[in-house]
Amino acid sequence: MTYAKYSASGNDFVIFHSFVDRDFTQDAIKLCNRTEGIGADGFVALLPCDSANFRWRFYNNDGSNAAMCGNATRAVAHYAYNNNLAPSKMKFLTEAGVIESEIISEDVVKTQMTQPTVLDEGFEQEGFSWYKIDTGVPHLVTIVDDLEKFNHDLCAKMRYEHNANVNFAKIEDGKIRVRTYERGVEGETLACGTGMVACFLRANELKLVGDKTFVYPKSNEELIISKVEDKIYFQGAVKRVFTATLG
Ligand SMILES: N[C@H](CCC[C@H](N)C(=O)O)C(=O)O
Repeated sequence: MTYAKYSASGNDFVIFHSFVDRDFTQDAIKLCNRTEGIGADGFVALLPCDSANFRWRFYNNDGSNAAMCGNATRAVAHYAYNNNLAPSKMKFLTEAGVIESEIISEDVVKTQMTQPTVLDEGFEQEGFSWYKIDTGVPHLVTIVDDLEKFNHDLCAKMRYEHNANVNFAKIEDGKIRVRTYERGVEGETLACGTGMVACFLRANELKLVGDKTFVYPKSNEELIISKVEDKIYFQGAVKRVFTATLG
């Protein structure tokens, strides 16, 4: 079987396509393992679909399932286009609904994200003010003046107590810097797309950023998030790092 290793702003994935649908949990755990596998934050299987260009099964590094993954939508779109599985403007089915992605240039992909749902307008805990929103998967957001306040153990506690990814955001000159602790990776990732969108929506609601701005995750790669009427777009570069054919 041939697998592609992708990096989407540092959030990395093992991607392949199959005509046979099945449970890929064990494949995900084995291939995402960073010492004995290819190593990645997530695993995506592309499968045939009658109502869209394809559908996907997404798994976190630990084999857990997630409805959506913003960075994986960009990597998967690049994979599908370059493997002649979809045109440059494509639609694919995820557990969070139909996702539309577009190849903007050779390595830049733009995704229309799902409609968000605010889950909690605000609460105080552990000395921080939190906002909870579903941007395809659930996220906690706190806006801070220093990203060094991001703490693994605090994030783990909040992750398990609220069953959500945990984001610390700092606003600098109308741009956003984000650090994210991800469910299913159980640690900080170099980027989290739905997390960056969650932070953008909170900052935009508080009028700390405009309707279009640059967002920088832990990897410091530059992404663009914009809101046009009620649609939210997430744009940035992806890289196919290598392909591996495993027996
Ligand atoms: N770990 C997340 C799913 C992947 C989200 C992230 N990698 C993104 O780019 O949106 C969860 O289980 O809720």
